[in-house]
Amino acid sequence: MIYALGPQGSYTEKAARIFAKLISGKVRLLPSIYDVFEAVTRKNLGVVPVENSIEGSVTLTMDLLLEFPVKIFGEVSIEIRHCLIGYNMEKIRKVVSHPQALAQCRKFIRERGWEVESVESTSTAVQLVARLKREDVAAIGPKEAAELYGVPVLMEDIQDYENNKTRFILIGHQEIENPLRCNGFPKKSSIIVELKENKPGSLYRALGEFANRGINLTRIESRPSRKDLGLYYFYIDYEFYPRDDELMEALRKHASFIKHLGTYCVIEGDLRV
Ligand SMILES: O=C(O)C(=O)C[C@]1(C(=O)O)C=C[C@@H](O)C=C1
Repeated sequence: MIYALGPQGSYTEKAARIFAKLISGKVRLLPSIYDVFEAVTRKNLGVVPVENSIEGSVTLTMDLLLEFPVKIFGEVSIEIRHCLIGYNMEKIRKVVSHPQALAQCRKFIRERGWEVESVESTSTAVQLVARLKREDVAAIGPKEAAELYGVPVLMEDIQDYENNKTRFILIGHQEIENPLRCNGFPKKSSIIVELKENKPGSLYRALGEFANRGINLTRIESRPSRKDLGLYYFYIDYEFYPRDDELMEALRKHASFIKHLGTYCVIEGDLRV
């Protein structure tokens, strides 16, 4: 079973259906990213958003990747085209959506002086607007959700930048085998590192291990360690390197903690399902 952030009509559902097609799996939708991680610890698969091209990291996903015993099994990116979904353009006073979606339309909302309210997903927002049936409350979300819940689309493509994409990952319990075959798709790896020392050049020297081997980093992010201000976990994604064990051995000289999240394929191409 593949659990994903729902309810029906979410962008995450679209991503989950791409993975489901590749591994002949069934999709079940849950109300929050947290619920998906919990379902994955019961030896299931899950699909969650991880990064957006406008707004950056989905921080809850980043933090739960550290906390839960999970691995990344695959990745897919989807074009995000937000719609304004509601009943009356002139009467709107408040918009509801997932915080990532609200942030991706920040300028659009600000120019109109609307209030914002966060909910667990874009499709939850559309469901809420359908239930409330109030002219002063609209949702930001996918067209599919508007059609599904029978709420009119008032405007399309309202994101602040035209090119809006979100990366989603297929995750699984650490103890299960990755069901996804790469079949020519490019591969990459993800790790979380905590440095041994907080000294000039500590991060530089750790990153030197990648540079010396000619490994291309595709992303580096930091998240607070929650031990003290100024202490971080570094999340590093890099293109496939065949001698990964040797690389980890070298990194251990610089790191007090390393969590290897997996080597997995990046699904590309025609993403329609
Ligand atoms: O899947 C959804 O519909 C969500 O609400 C989540 C989410 C996200 O967290 O990034 C997914 C894609 C968009 O970037 C906006 C929101």
